[in-house]
Amino acid sequence: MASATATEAAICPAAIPAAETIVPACMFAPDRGCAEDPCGEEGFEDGQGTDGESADHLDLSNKLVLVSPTGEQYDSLLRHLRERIDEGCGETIYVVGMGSDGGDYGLDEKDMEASVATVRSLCEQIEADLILLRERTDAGGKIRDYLIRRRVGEQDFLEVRVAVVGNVDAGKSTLLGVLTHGELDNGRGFARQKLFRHKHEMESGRTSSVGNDILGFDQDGEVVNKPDSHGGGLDWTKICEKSSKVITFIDLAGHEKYLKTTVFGMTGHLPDFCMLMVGSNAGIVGMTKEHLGLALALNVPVFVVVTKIDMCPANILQETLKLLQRLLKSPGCRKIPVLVQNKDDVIVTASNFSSERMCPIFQISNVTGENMDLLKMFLNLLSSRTTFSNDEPAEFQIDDTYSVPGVGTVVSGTTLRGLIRLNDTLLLGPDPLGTFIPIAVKSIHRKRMPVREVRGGQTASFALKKIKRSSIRKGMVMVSPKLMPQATWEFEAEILVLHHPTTISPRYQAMVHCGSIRQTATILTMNKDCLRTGDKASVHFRFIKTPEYLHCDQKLVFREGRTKAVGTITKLLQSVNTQAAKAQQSKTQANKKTSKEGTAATEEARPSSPNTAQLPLKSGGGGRRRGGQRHRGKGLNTATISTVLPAGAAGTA
Ligand SMILES: Nc1nc2c(ncn2[C@@H]2O[C@H](COP(=O)(O)OP(=O)(O)OP(=O)(O)O)[C@@H](O)[C@H]2O)c(=O)[nH]1
Repeated sequence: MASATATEAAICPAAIPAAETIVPACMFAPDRGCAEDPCGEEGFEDGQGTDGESADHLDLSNKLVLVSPTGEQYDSLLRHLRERIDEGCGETIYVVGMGSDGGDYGLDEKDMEASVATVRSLCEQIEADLILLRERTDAGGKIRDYLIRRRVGEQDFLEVRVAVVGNVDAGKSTLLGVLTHGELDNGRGFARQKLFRHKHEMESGRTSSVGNDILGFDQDGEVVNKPDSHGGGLDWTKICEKSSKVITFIDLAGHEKYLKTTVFGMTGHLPDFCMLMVGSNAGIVGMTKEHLGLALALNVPVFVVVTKIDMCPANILQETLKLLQRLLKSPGCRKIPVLVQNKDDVIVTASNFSSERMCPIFQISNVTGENMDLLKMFLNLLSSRTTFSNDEPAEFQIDDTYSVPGVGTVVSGTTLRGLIRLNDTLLLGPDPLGTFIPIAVKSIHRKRMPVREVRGGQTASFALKKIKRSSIRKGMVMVSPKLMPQATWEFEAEILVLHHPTTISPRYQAMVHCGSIRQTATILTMNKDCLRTGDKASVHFRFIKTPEYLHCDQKLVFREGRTKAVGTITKLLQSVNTQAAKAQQSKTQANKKTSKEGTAATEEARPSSPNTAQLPLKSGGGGRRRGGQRHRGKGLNTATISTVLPAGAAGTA
């Protein structure tokens, strides 16, 4: 069945009123030409490379500038291209033949050849590949769009993480099977068989765990995945070695009962983008809105893939697209849906995706393969959203732990910033007492491939020396000692209640998801008496089990059953350092000897938390045996004395 045309889908921006005006993808096409006005105001402001020359002298806004640039123009073009590559985490889309000086677009054959030679030479300077994406003709001649991607070493590749969400049966696992194994589905679950990880998933056809699958693209933008012909498995090392870009799909469960896993996948695996899958015949049902809301709350750009267009009657497909468009444009989403129907639309949507409110919509069939090429091209053009700087101290969040025979304890997770090298010593923690211990990195794997280092934005697993798996839990971090990390029991967050059947008031407990942290927290106080669906408030939380390593401005999801709230951490109420906590513990124990009212002593030590007297005090610090002695100050822990840290002070002394 043919996909719907733009006219049928009538997709328009939220700002344009009901008249369902069509917004073609080209609305987002760059209106600036080659190198996006490479030496525009920005270029001159810093004064570099201009040597005091006037801006006119180095005007690079004409479409002919690449034909035969002067030495200075060339240097300026190079500098600007380098900046764009850095901003794009190793790649950028470059248009040749379009100026920004108001002249007509397009170059004749000779000028195009000369311009491309210049771009090729610029690429050589920065060790990047030039890949032609499309050629079109305008009044003045040809215009070409190129993908410029920095070359990476044999063991390196650009990495983009895509979370895959959508209701049960939307075709998530099937699409991943088709993309990563290169074989179409039969409509009865053939393609998804390769991805299921648990026996019960095989039997029920439902995904329950967070799964990872990879799709590699080589320098020419071709898919490199070649499933092993015997077992059907993928050789990750081979894929990574041949790829210049690897997309990691975080396949999240569609069923409501696995929502906890889905939320963990969205917060803990740091996706760059979210692929929301919708079955064209079923429409916007079940968890679709829930998953979309989650992505929006976490500020993850969303694109939609409508599946099963091979088996869906035209009127139903239209209905689904209409509802989807209405949902995306609704005040809660404020997205601009754009139907992707050809390669031009792919280039335009991919180049504007992270910065715009745009939401590309693909219509595909896993059975016939219709429009699969457009989706693959789009995936190849997506750039990571995590910029990396060598100078930042390293930070790695742990989302899983393993015990590998012959290797020992292995942790997997995402490098949030900085650079981690083999044999580096990092601080691992916090433990239940809020302490961090030095730990050496024995070996590093990226996508099952041994490497010597990992950078911000990359996922990895580390084998660790001299530590038991049981002393590491999800949500812990490994950070550079320079950060002098501190653990936090209590924090403040601005939250928005997305749904609650009645009212939320102090002492309410629910699960906080924040990065890879997943722990129950109690509301101690808030700046409103109670909260209902749709309410916003500033809320003071306290973890119930162990302190965690947090940052201000981190996004969080707060949920319990059907109750859901999202928010941002605004203030850390930092526990005092471990030494002080220990001293406080000894003092309390001494007090207890002279007073039978042990509980009074405990409450006395909690001046900053008026409501905590009624709270269960199940901290890791309390109730532990230390030095062979039963710890008598049960309930007293490192968080009992709180000091407020200003926003941004996380992780510093
Ligand atoms: N005809 C047709 N069938 C499809 C298509 N995509 C998926 N299917 C079928 O739809 C069924 C459900 O697909 P799944 O991939 O298991 O759905 P899911 O979204 O991963 O479901 P959960 O893992 O439970 O969340 C399977 O039987 C697939 O064969 C498609 O494009 N066309």
